[in-house]
Parts: sequence; structure tokens; C-alpha cells
Amino acid sequence: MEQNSDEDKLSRPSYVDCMELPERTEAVNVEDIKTDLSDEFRSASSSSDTSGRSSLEPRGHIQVCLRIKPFTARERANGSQGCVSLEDSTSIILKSPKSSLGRMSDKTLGQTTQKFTFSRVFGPEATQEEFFEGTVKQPVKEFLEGCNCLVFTYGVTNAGKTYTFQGTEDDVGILPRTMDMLFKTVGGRLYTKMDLKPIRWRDYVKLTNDKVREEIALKNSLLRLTKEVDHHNSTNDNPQLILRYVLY
Ligand SMILES: Nc1ncnc2c1ncn2[C@@H]1O[C@H](COP(=O)(O)OP(=O)(O)OP(=O)(O)O)[C@@H](O)[C@H]1O
Repeated sequence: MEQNSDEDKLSRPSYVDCMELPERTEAVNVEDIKTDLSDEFRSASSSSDTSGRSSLEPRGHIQVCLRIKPFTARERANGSQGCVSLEDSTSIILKSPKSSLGRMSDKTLGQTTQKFTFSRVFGPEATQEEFFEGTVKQPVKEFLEGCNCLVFTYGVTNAGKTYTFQGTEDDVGILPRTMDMLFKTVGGRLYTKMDLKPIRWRDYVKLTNDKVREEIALKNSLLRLTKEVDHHNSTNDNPQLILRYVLY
């Protein structure tokens, strides 16, 4: 088997590698780490092009969106109390549930309300379509223009990751909507000739007319063989015989 040379390997640009990390002279504490990460994210974000953007302006390399899950009918019936309140389209106030306040000391009571800021916040009433339009649609457009994008969901169990990504049959999530957009966009650019053959995992060879005919003949004979094996499968349970057919 042919080995891939080093030049074959895709070199992927990394903006994190390019950044100079500050040299530490003192012991590391949690506040240090928080500050350092904020700096890294900010510098990675601000280095990107912000022209022609729509849904999540100003955009950077990293976008963090929050989706707040609505209460289920059962949770409403049980009198569940909301701990998250939307301040504006990018920030929320998180409050400890009233039931937990009784157990807290005066010192911790002051820390029970916290503000968090995101690239964009989607309230419990946000539909799957609104969420897709406001988060993933723009990166998918950029992907179609040749940029690499990564989208992932993060949250505790039952937070709504699968619902957001996959959705339900009636109300699909961001993954089927992305596939739909990709296929609709590339559909018109489909290469309909059958003269490209994949080799290894990311290369193709262009076949001559003779080779195309050879490939078609080979595929037809394989198809015939598969049908014969299927037929034998349904009439004969002898695995050795089936295996011999496949090998011939
Ligand atoms: N935005 C939403 N609107 C309506 N129902 C939702 C929403 N988000 C989640 N749900 C419902 O909440 C339940 C849990 O959601 P889901 O299975 O997506 O969680 P998860 O984060 O993938 O959990 P796990 O990590 O355990 O797989 C499901 O019944 C789902 O239909």
C-alpha cells in the first residue's frame, strides 16, 4: 500500500498556535486562568473579518449561544420555578431557586444572582427555525465558501442538546436544516459524469472512456453476484457456500 507523504497531509491553520502565550512568573490561581482565557478568546475573536455578517454581529472565530429550554407541562404542573431571566438578546441573570436560599449563609446569599453574557441568547419560546437562522445559517454559508466550521452543543443531561441538533420529525433541528441547505446549494453543481473513481480516502482519478466501460462491467458483475448471494441467502442457510460465492 502506498504511504501518504508529509506533503499529502493537510496543514490546518490554527489561530491558537499563532498566539504568544504570556510567560508566567508567579503561582497560578483560578482568577489568573479566567483572565488568560478571556484574553485568548477576545484576541481570537477580534482577528476575524466582520464584513457582510448578519445574524450574530459582530462575529469572531468563536460564537457561544445559549438556548433556554422551556418547562415541560409536568414541570409547570409541579410548580417549577425559573432560575434564568433574559436581560437582553445577549445576557441573562441566573438566580438560585428560592428553595435553596434557606440553606445558605448570609455570605453566599450575595452571590446567588449572577449575570452571564453570550454571543446571543435564545429564550424558551425560540423555534427551531429561529435558532437555526440565528446561529448556524451563517457558518454554513461560510462553509460553502470554503471555510472550516465546527458546531457543537454543550450542556447537562436533558438540557436539549439532541433536540437542538437533531430535533423531532415534525420540527427538525440544526443538523437536518444544515444538510438541507448544503444539498440545495450544491444540487445545481452536481457532477453527473461517471468518470471519477475514489482512491484511498480523499483522492480521485479521472477515468478514460475504456476504463469507464471496464468499471461499469465490473460493477454489473458485482451486482449480479450480490443478487445471486441474496437469492442463496433466502433459500440456503449454509454460510460456507455463500462465502464461496462471494469469493468467486
Ligand atoms: N427547546 C425545546 N423545546 C421543547 N422541548 C425541548 C426543547 N429542548 C429539549 N426539549 C425536550 O427535553 C427533553 C430532553 O432533551 P434532549 O434529549 O435533547 O436532551 P439532551 O441534552 O440531548 O440529553 P442527554 O445528554 O441526556 O442525551 C426531550 O424530551 C426534548 O424533546
